[in-house]
Amino acid sequence: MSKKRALISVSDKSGLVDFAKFLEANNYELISTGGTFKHLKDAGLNPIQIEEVTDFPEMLDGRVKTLHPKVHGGLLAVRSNEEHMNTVKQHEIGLIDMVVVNLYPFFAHANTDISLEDKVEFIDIGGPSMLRSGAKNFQSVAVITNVEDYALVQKEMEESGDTTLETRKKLAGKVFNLTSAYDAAIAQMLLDEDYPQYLKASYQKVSDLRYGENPHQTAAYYTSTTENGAMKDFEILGGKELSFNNLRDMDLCWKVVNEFKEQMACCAVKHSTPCGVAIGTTAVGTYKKTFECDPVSIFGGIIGMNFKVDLATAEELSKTFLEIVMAPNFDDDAIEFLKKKKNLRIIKIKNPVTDQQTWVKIDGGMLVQDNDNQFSEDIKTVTVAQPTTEQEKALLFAQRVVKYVKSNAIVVSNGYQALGIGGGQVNRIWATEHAVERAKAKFDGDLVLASDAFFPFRDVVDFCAKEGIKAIIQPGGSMRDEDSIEAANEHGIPMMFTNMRHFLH
Ligand SMILES: NC(=O)c1ncn([C@@H]2O[C@H](COP(=O)(O)O)[C@@H](O)[C@H]2O)c1NC=O
Repeated sequence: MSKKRALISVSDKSGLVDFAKFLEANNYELISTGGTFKHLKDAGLNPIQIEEVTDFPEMLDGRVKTLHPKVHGGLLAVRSNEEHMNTVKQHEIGLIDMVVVNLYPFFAHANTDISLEDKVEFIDIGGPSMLRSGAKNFQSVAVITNVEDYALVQKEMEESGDTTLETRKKLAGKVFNLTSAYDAAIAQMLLDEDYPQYLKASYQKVSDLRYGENPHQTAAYYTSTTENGAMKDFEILGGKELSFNNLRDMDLCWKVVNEFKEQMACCAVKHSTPCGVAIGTTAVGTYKKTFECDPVSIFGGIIGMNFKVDLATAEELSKTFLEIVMAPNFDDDAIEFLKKKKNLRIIKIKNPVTDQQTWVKIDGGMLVQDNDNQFSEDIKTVTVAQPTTEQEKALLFAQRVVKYVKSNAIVVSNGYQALGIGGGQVNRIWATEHAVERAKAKFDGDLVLASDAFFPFRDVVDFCAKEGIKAIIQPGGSMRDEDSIEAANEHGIPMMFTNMRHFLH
């Protein structure tokens, strides 16, 4: 029986020797490139060098090793096509039945500090070319690009003597799945366009999730192959696995505290909505202020902090049932204490970066936009009454918080503590009523109010006056701005305009 041929050229050499031994024992001749050849030879195998096949040396610092008709002809020739078979015979091209290739580790180097020149050297050309040639010809060629698939192929060959067409097709699909992500990552590096002709999407699966938003929905978690980000690079210090909803809530929670980079900030999230936000001067004090906003809703929620969690804060956190506590750091005794709560996920954020874009999947399409990572620098008082310095600080805090509440969104605060958060309402007055009612239920001092978008009518201002709200901030821009300003002047309430809307849908 004439031997089959497998071309092996891998960067990640783990698990290879056993698989290569299996192939050799099963009537395969192994062809391999420089480093792979040496690796196999050292392990006692008998590969032949690629040069023997191409009759050309590996050249140009390894840029050209396998890019040769003797390789690609052997991979691409259609076995059932007489003309193809005559052609390969005429040119003394031997058929290749299997390709085992994994690529130069471009993903791992794309977002490092090395020079562009060095990154370019991690772009694999010969590997993807062989993979694509073999994959196109999956009718006859098996293409293995993932170390984890060695076992699958071996098992199938043991059971039925060869790989099945179905498996070869699946493996070919995996090739194009990989090369498209690989190329997208390269495009990310080279093409400095925010909205290029094709989306530069390169994401790798981290894990399947138990389910999606609901138990009847399937789900998986992917992270960028190249970019860093808070929701990619975190460490689970304790607790059970994360769910789809957990990850989404964590993302929002981290974005909120990251809004206040210069201060100690804490945020409580429930169902993708903040239900408490505060900035403060001590860890435990900041958490307590956050908790006070809504001690009911935070039950089973998430707490995120942009500061180190100490034991006193951990003790306070443990007084309520939480799903997740996340922070950039924890004191050792705080971790030990929190770990006593078996199911509590303790998340250490390692990379506080947030993305530059938001992608929203719609049926048959994707909407891509710049993140709402700005804050107005054009804020002015539009009423006769001027806010006090303290009121102005409170208004700006509330305005930063309201960015993260679903529209229509209203945040009522007392200084640097949100006390009433009204969001996700289909009109502004309901959001206002809700936020004011929540805040007044627990606090009878001076309150200020922020809105994510303009007031279409004067009703919000009139309501604020009735409820004793002391100052208002909103973007302005309504056709009826004058009505709201007139109302604020009538009631003597200072009102500021930011000229920047913060819808969040
Ligand atoms: N230039 C080529 O013709 C070429 N052929 C295979 N490679 C890659 O070289 C690597 C293996 O190299 P080595 O066997 O020398 O360790 C693999 O990741 C493979 O994808 C190539 N390298 C880059 O393009």
